[in-house]
Amino acid sequence: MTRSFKITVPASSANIGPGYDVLGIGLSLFLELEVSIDPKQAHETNADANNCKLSYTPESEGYDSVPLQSDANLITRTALYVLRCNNIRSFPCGTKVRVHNPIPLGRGLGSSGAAVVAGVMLGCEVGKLNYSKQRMLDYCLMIERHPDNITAAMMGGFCGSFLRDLTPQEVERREIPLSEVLPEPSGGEDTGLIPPLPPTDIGRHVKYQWNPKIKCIAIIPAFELSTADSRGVLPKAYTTQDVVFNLQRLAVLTTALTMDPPNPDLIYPAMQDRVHQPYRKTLIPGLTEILSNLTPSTYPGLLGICLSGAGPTILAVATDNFEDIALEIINRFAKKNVQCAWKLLEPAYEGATVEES
Ligand SMILES: Nc1ncnc2c1ncn2[C@@H]1O[C@H](COP(=O)(O)OP(=O)(O)OP(=O)(O)O)[C@@H](O)[C@H]1O
Ligand SMILES: N[C@@H](CCO)C(=O)O
Repeated sequence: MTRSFKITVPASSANIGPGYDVLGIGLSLFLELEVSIDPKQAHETNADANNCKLSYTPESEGYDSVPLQSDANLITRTALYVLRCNNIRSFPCGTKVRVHNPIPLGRGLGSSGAAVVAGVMLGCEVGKLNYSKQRMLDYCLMIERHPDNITAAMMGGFCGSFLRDLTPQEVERREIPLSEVLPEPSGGEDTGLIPPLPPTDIGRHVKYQWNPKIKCIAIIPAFELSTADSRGVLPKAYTTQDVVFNLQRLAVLTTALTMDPPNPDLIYPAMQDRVHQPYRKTLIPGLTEILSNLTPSTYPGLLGICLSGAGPTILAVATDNFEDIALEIINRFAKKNVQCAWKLLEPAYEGATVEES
């Protein structure tokens, strides 16, 4: 049986200010996997322990750094996890995966979320599991535990999501670390373990409307900040005042971004945050002044500005003057000796897709 198909998954920006671990926007920057399965090509793929020949286009972000062993690379390791849950030990003979990744790694544009979604879809396709997107989300959330990037990448558009409370038995099933079900990349013994299927409906979401006049400007510093490190600087507890500050703005922001004409006097203050951005300023030079000094009155067209995900990328939502806004932020980072690139992006409304090729 030969088959070829293409998996496409959007980047994402999470939090959008007050929506820490809640809000995410799928963005028009796409991770692509060209997959072919041909047993006659087995001679090309059997060098890998799991029958998978993985390669990246040279222009891919991470081309020089991501591992190509199928049990080490985040995309294929995720696919193997999905297969192992269904008692399928490896990829079909002759599986080749060619990745094109334009999403910068460790910048707050959901590169890991896109990789996990792509991996789950890859496992579902090669394992012929016929899962719905909602069921695939359960597998994603076993690996990336905050739902905002994953949901926006899988479902597309502007999403709000939460994790349901799990029973103690479900928590136990969920806490099995990936390292216990897959051999360590160093070639450790295959545990032979069949991991339990994930609990169902771990994540729930809604897709909001979005005013299409609103575009997303991503200003991308030239340094990586891992999500784990960026989450590590957050406090374990918050005052009632700070929690209410975010709750109030979150409730207003999700509707304000759908209104036409967009109201900067509503969106700008509604994009402020007291849960994560104040604590992450130590990791991102210039963050505080960038978030406070660029306002709709000083930059007509600007609606709101925030840290994209765990950073360091800055997300500005605007209806006009995109380049002026981007260059001002780039200049402020340059004064801190931080070089940046920038991209003008739109919401990716469809989310992750699979197409036969
Ligand atoms: N296309 C990819 N192929 C393989 N591994 C990837 C890919 N994209 C991301 N990763 C892995 O995910 C890591 C980055 O994940 P991390 O969560 O730290 O940042 P991010 O997802 O880019 O940002 P954020 O989660 O804040 O949006 C990379 O260092 C790499 O290990
Ligand atoms: N909500 C997550 C998003 C990571 O992209 C965080 O801010 O850590």
